[in-house]
Amino acid sequence: MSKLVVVSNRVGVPTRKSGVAAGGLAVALNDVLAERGGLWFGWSGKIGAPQSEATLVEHGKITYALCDLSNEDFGEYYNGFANRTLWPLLHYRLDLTEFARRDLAGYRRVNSYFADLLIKHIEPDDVIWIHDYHLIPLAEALRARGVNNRIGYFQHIPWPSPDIFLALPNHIEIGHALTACDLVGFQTERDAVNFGRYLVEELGAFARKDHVFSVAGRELRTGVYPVGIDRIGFARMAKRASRSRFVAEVANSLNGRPMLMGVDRLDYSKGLTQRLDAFERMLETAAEWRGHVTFLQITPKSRGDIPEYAAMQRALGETAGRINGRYGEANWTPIRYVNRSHTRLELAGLYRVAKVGVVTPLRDGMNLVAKEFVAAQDPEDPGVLVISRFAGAASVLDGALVVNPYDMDGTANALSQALAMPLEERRQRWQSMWDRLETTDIAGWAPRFLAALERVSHRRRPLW
Ligand SMILES: O=P(O)(O)OC[C@H]1O[C@H](O[C@H]2O[C@H](CO)[C@@H](O)[C@H](O)[C@H]2O)[C@H](O)[C@@H](O)[C@@H]1O
Ligand SMILES: O=c1ccn([C@@H]2O[C@H](COP(=O)(O)OP(=O)(O)O)[C@@H](O)[C@H]2O)c(=O)[nH]1
Repeated sequence: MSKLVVVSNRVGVPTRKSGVAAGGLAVALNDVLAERGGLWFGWSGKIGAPQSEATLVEHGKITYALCDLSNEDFGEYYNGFANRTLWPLLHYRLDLTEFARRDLAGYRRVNSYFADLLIKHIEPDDVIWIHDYHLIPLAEALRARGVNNRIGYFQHIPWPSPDIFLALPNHIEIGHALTACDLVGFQTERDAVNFGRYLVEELGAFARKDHVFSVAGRELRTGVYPVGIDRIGFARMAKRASRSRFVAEVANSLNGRPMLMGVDRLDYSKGLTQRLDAFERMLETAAEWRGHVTFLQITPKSRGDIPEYAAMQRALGETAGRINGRYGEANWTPIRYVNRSHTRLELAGLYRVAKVGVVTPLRDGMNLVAKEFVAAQDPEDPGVLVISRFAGAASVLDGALVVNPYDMDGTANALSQALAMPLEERRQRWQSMWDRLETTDIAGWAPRFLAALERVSHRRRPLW
């Protein structure tokens, strides 16, 4: 019988203490695989000697197949080409994009290593679903080893316009590698259109119809599959969590002040310093909120070995300190800046206590926190979501206040408007977002992608 083989760099093996690791990809894939079962292959998260066999761990219906990375691989593949070249480039940050041939070689080496280990677990009818920018060359590496299974790839982060992508010195090598897939999925129509333009303009693909291309003698399909959450499950979790001691203590500590809340990995793509600057601007211009509002920013550390991330951590700490120093009083601190991760259960309860959810990335593939915030609200007295127009989730969450995170005054005004919004308007906006969440529920995400992959005609898939 055919099985689903999911491959991603980050694998969300649940731990007893904190559940699944912070990060939307692990959260989303765990929801998918917990339901239908299958093999989940990827990095163990550990540094160790290269393995000749993946380590297998069984958990519920999922078999995790994990492998360690050597120090060199971790440096060149994960910290290097994936997170210092592709991550900033694909998030439109040419100013932060570093390119080193050595990192590219490490990136290709790890993809070949994954292919060598993975191939031992693949049977002829299996469907292979590769996730994210760490593994762009993997389908090509599998084809080179004779794998003729259906292969899909999903890009969790944005795909920029060709103008940006062309800045990558070896863009053809990377872009072309995806043509070894049968289906390439994106979070938004904009990402899919950008990739389609690249195929046609740079790889000489022929667009046979919308989202169907002939390229390198094969058929390649693209599609839009926005990642969602289990809205009913999350809403239940939030209701339950709001009765927990932890959440009650946080709520009591607010002394009746409304809470604004942000939850983001510590990443420059999340627009965190700009967000705190906008909050400061609100305190400056809407003086009635001084002393009467609390901003909780939960920001677990992420990719801490990369210099840009360490710099970001310093900058954010300084910004929070400056604002607290400027506006804080003996009995009131404007910003509570927390640098460690929380379980999704804790977050769910906190979202429900918050009056305003603040999700203002400079660029984000989707952003599951925005969706979780909406699902966690009390329908009778819901909070307001303020979202960046540059988050994929903004295209779904139509009841949010949409801001340009580069516009400090505009964002400050939106925060103030959200805090003051009358109940009836809050209910209407929330209802509309809750309804929209259904259309992208996580339960439908994988079936939609996999059904499209299934429809790829065998006749049009010549042997690689
Ligand atoms: O694995 P890390 O380096 O610790 O980073 C965590 C994950 O960050 C990114 O998540 C993205 O996927 C989310 C779900 O589709 C999406 O909502 C979000 O906008 C993306 O940024 C990254 O894409 C993952 O590969 C990482 O595991
Ligand atoms: O301390 C934390 C912070 C975040 N998350 C989860 O990590 C995911 C973050 O996904 P998102 O798409 O918002 O951003 P990413 O980190 O993937 O870029 C969400 O499900 C959060 O609930 C978590 O479990 N604990």
